Amino acid sequence: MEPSFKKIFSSTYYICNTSIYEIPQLCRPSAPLLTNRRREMAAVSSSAEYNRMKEVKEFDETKMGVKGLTDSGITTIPKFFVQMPEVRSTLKPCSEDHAGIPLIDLSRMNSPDHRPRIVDELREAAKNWGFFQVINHGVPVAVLNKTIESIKSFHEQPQELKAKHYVRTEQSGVMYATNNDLFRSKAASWHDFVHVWMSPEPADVDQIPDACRSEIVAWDKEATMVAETVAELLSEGLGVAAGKLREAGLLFTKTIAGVYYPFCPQPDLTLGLNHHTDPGVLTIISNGEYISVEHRVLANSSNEPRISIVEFFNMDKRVESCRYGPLPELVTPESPARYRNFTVKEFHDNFFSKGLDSKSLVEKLMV
Ligand SMILES: O=C(O)CCC(=O)C(=O)O
Ligand SMILES: [Fe+2]
Repeated sequence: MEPSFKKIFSSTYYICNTSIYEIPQLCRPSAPLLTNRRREMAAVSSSAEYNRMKEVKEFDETKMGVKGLTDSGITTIPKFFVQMPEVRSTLKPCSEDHAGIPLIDLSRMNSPDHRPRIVDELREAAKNWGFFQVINHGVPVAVLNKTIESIKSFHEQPQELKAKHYVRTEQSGVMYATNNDLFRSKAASWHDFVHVWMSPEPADVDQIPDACRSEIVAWDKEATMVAETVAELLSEGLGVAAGKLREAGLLFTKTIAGVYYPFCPQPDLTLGLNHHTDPGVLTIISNGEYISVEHRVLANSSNEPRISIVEFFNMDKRVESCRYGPLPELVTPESPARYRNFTVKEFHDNFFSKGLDSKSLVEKLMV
């Protein structure tokens, strides 16, 4: 099976195993997800919240990640993983048709006869889905397989070796933990992760865990090349110069996430990853032309762990006063700015207060 990339709007590239058959685990929601209003209405009472937080804190993720829970042989999941019924999914990992996700074949992108069609397909996918899968991207299968294996090895080593990388607040270096939003979400989801920051201040090579060091470095090189290609095609799709989105800083910050979804004994009660839209500025920079898909991962019902390697490409988040907004080329009297300019600080404050949901953030920035 051909290795595959998926892309979610904000120049975020995903690799889910080497098989496209795994991709449907990350499905378009069939039922409407919670709106903010409904979320507020469904907010748990403060005493229930207190009990939940107590339970979360008692779960010492340095001693035992979600994988440790699975390994302990539990047959019922701790309460703080149980999602509200509206959030749970009735979807099952689906079959080969991978839910009709647009497939973009890059093999002939350097041919002047084919490039315009590829640009059109990409634009339509980014416009209508905010999500697509890229094939024939040129990343060697061996690099893909080795990276996946190395992330698996990282998560499958003794807990004390992983715990050396445990942090909760880090925005650089390496971070191993269970659920990025563990203390913010209404319910936890069934995964552990390791993050490695690659740019602008890359983690010291020695800081990267032994189990995946050389693979992460090789992976970053390959994924960056694909990201640059896709950013060029997306720029062309907007009718601006090929280098425009890159110049606008879209690929500036790079973080690799190696996510581990162990078997979950009650997959219908929780999720592998809570629903969210990825943080990025492509929707705003494209003046609303490219959208962001809301997505979530089903809890893994198979005995085989699911490994997912994600590389996030984002704007420069260090300079809090730095301003972003629609590309000036796209703003005309006929097509006025749909979003106002905003600072990185504003982006962060809102993104995190919205529970990792860039969709409501983007709505907030509308003119
Ligand atoms: O594991 C996956 O396939 C998706 C992960 C994801 O959506 C994320 O890390 O933002
Ligand atoms: Fe995501």
